[in-house]
Amino acid sequence: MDHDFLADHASSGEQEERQISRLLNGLSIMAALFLAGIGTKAWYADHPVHAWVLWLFVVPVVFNMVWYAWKRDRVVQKAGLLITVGLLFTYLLASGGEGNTGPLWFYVFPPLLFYLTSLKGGTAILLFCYLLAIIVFQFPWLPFVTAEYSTDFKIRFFATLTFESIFCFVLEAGRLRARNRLLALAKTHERAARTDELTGLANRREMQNRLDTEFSRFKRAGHHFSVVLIDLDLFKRINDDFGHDAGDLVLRQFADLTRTVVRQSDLAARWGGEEFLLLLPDTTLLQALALAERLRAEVASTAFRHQKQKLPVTISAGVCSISKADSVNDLLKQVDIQLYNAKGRGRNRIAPRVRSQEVISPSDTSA
Ligand SMILES: Nc1nc2c(ncn2[C@@H]2O[C@H](COP(=O)(O)OP(=O)(O)OP(=O)(O)O)[C@@H](O)[C@H]2O)c(=O)[nH]1
Repeated sequence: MDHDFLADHASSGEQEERQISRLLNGLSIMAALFLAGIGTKAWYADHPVHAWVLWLFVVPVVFNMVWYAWKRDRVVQKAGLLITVGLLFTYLLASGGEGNTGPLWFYVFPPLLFYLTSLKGGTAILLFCYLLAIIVFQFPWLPFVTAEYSTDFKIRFFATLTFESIFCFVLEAGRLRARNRLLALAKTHERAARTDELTGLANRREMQNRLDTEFSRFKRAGHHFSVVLIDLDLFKRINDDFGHDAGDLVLRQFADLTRTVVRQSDLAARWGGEEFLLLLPDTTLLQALALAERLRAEVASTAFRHQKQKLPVTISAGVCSISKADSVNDLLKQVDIQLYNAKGRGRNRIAPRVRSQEVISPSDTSA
């Protein structure tokens, strides 16, 4: 069951990653157009160096998009865009862009960073950017630093950027918290929808799904499977004589015992009130009969107790292999007939009857 949840979880994570990639592609196209446009404007404003630098930045942006379209590597796509944008913003900060408006582009960075990386990673990269900004502001004589900013501008730049960064951090942390809570809630609901509340085994719906899946596998690839339908004998008497709580306790204890007998790949479900169904993939009729017999013997020799009173618990079971049926419905009908036979023969037994596993007729053993 958890495997299915993990698969769903993985697929929703995959969906989110695909969405991020689409967003990055959109942003890359916008960035390339902006760079080309603003570069052209700078060219006509007689800032040829600035224009050429902006046009040059179009190259890594487009290259990153083409690389992603070819390789589909999302990590490289994210890293490529972040590095390009980081370098571009550092250049804009150092050169001042047009009319010293370059640092304004820095405000794009915090939301993008937190969205594309983790909270920790985003904070680390942001701190590094702060360091770069401080270096550019404090050491205007460094090579490539051509812009000079007033002290008022620097103070306001850092103050507003810090506010923005904190808001982005808090919003992203809230988004992640809500997302994780939603996933946990989905997990709980999913489990509840597939599980029997009293015993913790799979419920009828889950079993029906698995039966259909196994039947398709059988039709497609010839993988045989068997089922065991189990009924607790004279269960009404336990309820009547010892109370409903005692009955519930027996159902739970029987479920626990079943879990110890079946394999990981098998599925045990509560089929109805005091009826249980086992689905045994890749199991012949003979093997299924052996398992049912082992479970019957285990139940018969286990002391079921309620408030120190010993409860008389035995089971009857019918067994059937898919090789004897045309459909899931037919299989369920046949296994029900076998259970009826086991009951009819005096309970605390398995049907079809076998004297010993070796003596099963050839038709019975062909799974
Ligand atoms: N305690 C408890 N009892 C349940 C639950 N679900 C079904 N039952 C009881 O299971 C009993 C089933 O009784 P019957 O169908 O007459 O069968 P039986 O007494 O087991 O007799 P045989 O099947 O012929 O051996 C009923 O008394 C139901 O009330 C449950 O969740 N808890």
